[in-house]
Amino acid sequence: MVKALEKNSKWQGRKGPVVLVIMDGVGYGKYSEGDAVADAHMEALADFQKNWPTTRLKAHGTAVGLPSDEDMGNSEVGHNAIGCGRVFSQGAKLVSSSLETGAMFSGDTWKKLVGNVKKTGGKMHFIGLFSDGNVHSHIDHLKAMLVQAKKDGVKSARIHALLDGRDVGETSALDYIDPFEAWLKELNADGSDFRIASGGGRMFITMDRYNADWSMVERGWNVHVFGKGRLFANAHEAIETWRKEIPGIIDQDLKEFVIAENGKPIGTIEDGDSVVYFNFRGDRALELTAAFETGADFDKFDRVRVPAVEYAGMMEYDGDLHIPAQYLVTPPAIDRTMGEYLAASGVRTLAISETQKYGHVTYFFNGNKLGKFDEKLEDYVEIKSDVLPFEQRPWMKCAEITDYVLEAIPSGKYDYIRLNFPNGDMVGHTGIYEAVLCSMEAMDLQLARLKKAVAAAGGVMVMSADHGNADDMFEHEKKSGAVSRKEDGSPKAKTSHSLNPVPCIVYDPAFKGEYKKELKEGLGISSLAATCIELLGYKAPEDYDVSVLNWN
Ligand SMILES: O=C(O)[C@H](O)COP(=O)(O)O
Ligand SMILES: [Mn+2]
Ligand SMILES: [Mn+2]
Repeated sequence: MVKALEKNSKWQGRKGPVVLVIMDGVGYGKYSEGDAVADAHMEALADFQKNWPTTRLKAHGTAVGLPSDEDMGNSEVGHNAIGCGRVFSQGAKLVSSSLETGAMFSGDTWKKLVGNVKKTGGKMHFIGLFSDGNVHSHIDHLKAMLVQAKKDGVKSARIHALLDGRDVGETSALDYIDPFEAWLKELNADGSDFRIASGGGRMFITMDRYNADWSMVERGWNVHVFGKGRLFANAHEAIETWRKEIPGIIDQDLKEFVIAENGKPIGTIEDGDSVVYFNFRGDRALELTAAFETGADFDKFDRVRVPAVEYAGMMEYDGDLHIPAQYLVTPPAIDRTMGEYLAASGVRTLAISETQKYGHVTYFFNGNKLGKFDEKLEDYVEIKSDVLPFEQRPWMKCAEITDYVLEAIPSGKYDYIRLNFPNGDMVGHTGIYEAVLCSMEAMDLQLARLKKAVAAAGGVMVMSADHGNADDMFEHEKKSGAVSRKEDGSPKAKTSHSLNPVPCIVYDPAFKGEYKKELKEGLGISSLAATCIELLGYKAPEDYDVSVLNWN
């Protein structure tokens, strides 16, 4: 347990609460075309930026603990950095180095998984996101594990490939599948039997999060475990067939496929098999993990039969509840988060978002810890998300989130409120430009509503983001920077996050010159923790990254 924060003797904070608004996926675009943040009519945001202290914060690459500055930011590393005020080496980096040093393979878990199938004669299964997005997984990690499994004497392995199109190009699945099949062929040249067995789009099967739609996990369970789904000879054929039958479908939504020979699925999961979920990020891995690990009291769907397998995750997805029971790489030891300090200091907190981002402002924000630090001081509120394609409801629940906060601000119940508006990110991932514009404008209306309430209560509002997305909605040619176009001349949509910096605006209507109007430049989003702590009238822990405020 951390100690209470030291009070700032010179400044006790404002009368009203500090409200931290995380505009998920809202950055400063680099290109004039495809920047839906700039293109949307956002009067409130523009007004804040014009009239209140504003700076840009880094939200990608090494600034958030990713291996390189080629890595786009994401919600996990972004909210971790905002919530813990420092930068930790993140999953992507830790897994890669564990593979480079060989630490993963000398660990007990790997040995147990391999030893199990060698003893039973069963298969080793690898389920996970099949791309090099480096947000939830990396295909190179999978390949390294397959090479090692073969070296260690595993005869038969099955890959269950969740097609991406969300962290990578929206129709790039074959760019991963085809070379991988060729690579597998070589790996199998001397008689081993490693094959893709099943899969489907990541937003159709398996990778649900935050209990938003368990039917996705049920579909994935049936496909991976029982081989129940449409049968194909290989993954390439499956992808091409679905694309032909459902014109315009993008990879994340592709339907399921089961690879079969003589009408029989080649990779069902049976007693005595070993299973690795090779995603290192937890939010979308927790539900399938629960399906494998929970006993008879599992009530999310009828599992029909639970195979007795050795199951491991790439990482420990929840360090407090120890989920999964076995894992291959130890996650970053994120400690002394802002939430823990604030609870120790008696700060009354509200954290709120809708389902799709609820875990972001709680679990990710608290360093991948489920649950609260202090039941009495903290309220966590989830507004239920719609279960439908977000381009159909691009406003999402930003108004409902705001409604709740508008009651919370004047209630006097909270010193600190953090909220996440998912619009820029969740609608950004659809790749549908008109919908993203609408999502941004809907969010802007809410910023205006919050502004009034914060001013009336004498509070402060800090607006920022965890990474970009809506600011970069078209693919661009690497060299020329020109918009990439489809055959019909229309822009190629970009569904993934951007590498762009994000805004940081301090709206402080009771400002009397206590700090300079010019905020610090060149910082990362990890500086938001110290910023909020200082605005609450405390001194930030010494090793936290500095706040954006230049105190007088
Ligand atoms: O899981 C997702 O939806 C994407 O891979 C990343 O988006 P997020 O990091 O914003 O959640
Ligand atoms: Mn995000
Ligand atoms: Mn996202």
